[in-house]
Amino acid sequence: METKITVIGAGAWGSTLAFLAEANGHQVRLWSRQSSSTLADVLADAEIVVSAVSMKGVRPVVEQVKSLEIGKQVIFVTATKGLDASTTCTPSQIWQAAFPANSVVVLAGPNLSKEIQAGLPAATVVGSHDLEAAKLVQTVFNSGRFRVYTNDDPLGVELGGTLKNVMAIAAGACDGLQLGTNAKAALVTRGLAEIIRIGNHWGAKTDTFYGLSGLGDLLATCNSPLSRNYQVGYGLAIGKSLTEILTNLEGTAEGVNTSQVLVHLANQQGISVPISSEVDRLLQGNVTPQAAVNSLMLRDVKPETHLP
Ligand SMILES: NC(=O)C1=CN([C@@H]2O[C@H](COP(=O)(O)OP(=O)(O)OC[C@H]3O[C@@H](n4cnc5c(N)ncnc54)[C@H](OP(=O)(O)O)[C@@H]3O)[C@@H](O)[C@H]2O)C=CC1
Ligand SMILES: O=C(CO)COP(=O)(O)O
Repeated sequence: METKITVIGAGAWGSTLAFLAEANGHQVRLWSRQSSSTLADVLADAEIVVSAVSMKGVRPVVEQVKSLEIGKQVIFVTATKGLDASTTCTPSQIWQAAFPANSVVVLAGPNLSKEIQAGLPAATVVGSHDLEAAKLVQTVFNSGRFRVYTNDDPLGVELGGTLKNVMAIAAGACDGLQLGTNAKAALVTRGLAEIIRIGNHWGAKTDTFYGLSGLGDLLATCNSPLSRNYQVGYGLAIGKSLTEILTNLEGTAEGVNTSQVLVHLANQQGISVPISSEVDRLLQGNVTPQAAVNSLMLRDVKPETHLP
């Protein structure tokens, strides 16, 4: 059955999601600030609204959509991986607060858009408290090249995709410093423990972080030079300045903002986030990449658990 879908955000990810839905025979309208059509025009009759704007665009877009007539049956799908700098809310929390009567579905997974655009197979997760809505979104995007799973822990799905960006910066730095495979494996494994610790504290399920949107996306972005977050860490480790890296970066590296918001919140709430803290210090220019490694290696010894 053909579904009417509007994708907001025509960057790398929004264009890819629009392409996937269109390839499945759906009627897709793609909108960005540069579009000649108005948001009101492209949202008229939409059954599913996909938001794939970067984090800084979420609030402005939500405010714009809120000013329009949107029926309660419309399903919102959010594909943004970030935390709001002013409120620390996740994108789905912002959408749900603005549209309390609508179903909100989170889409996240190991989905480097360039690989998907090149026709390579990938899998993702759609998480929602409304499983019927998640199943509809699953059928809209699922295909022989893009396998879609449902999940009933949207917060876990969203936090997996968001927090791994911080770890991808650390992994890029690890490779830029040529620290080797053992160091990278230790970083990714303890990075996952840190993500689970934060996620549990904020109400997400442990299991979700072992799935595609957690471990899956962590593996993809910590190992791929296609990841913009990885590129940030790599660039810093080889001596480039953050300004220089971001100026030349293709698209958005959400981990830069996420690190700051996350560390601020974790400190307030007493959650131990050693890797994220070093990433944040590195991004602020308060530590060198090598000193950050030393500081992680020289912490007090402890049992192996994701608990503090
Ligand atoms: N690329 C990828 O592989 C993947 C990305 N993601 C996530 O998707 C999100 C978008 O990433 P990506 O597409 O790569 O990023 P891009 O930088 O390519 O695109 C960002 C998009 O956000 C829009 N935007 C930014 N600010 C505003 C604003 N104030 N109002 C309206 N629109 C705005 C931009 O609009 P405009 O064009 O008008 O500037 C653009 O369409 C990120 O959160 C990212 O983490 C998730 C999975 C995969
Ligand atoms: O989230 C992504 C892949 O799943 C994209 O990662 P980057 O934003 O680091 O490029």
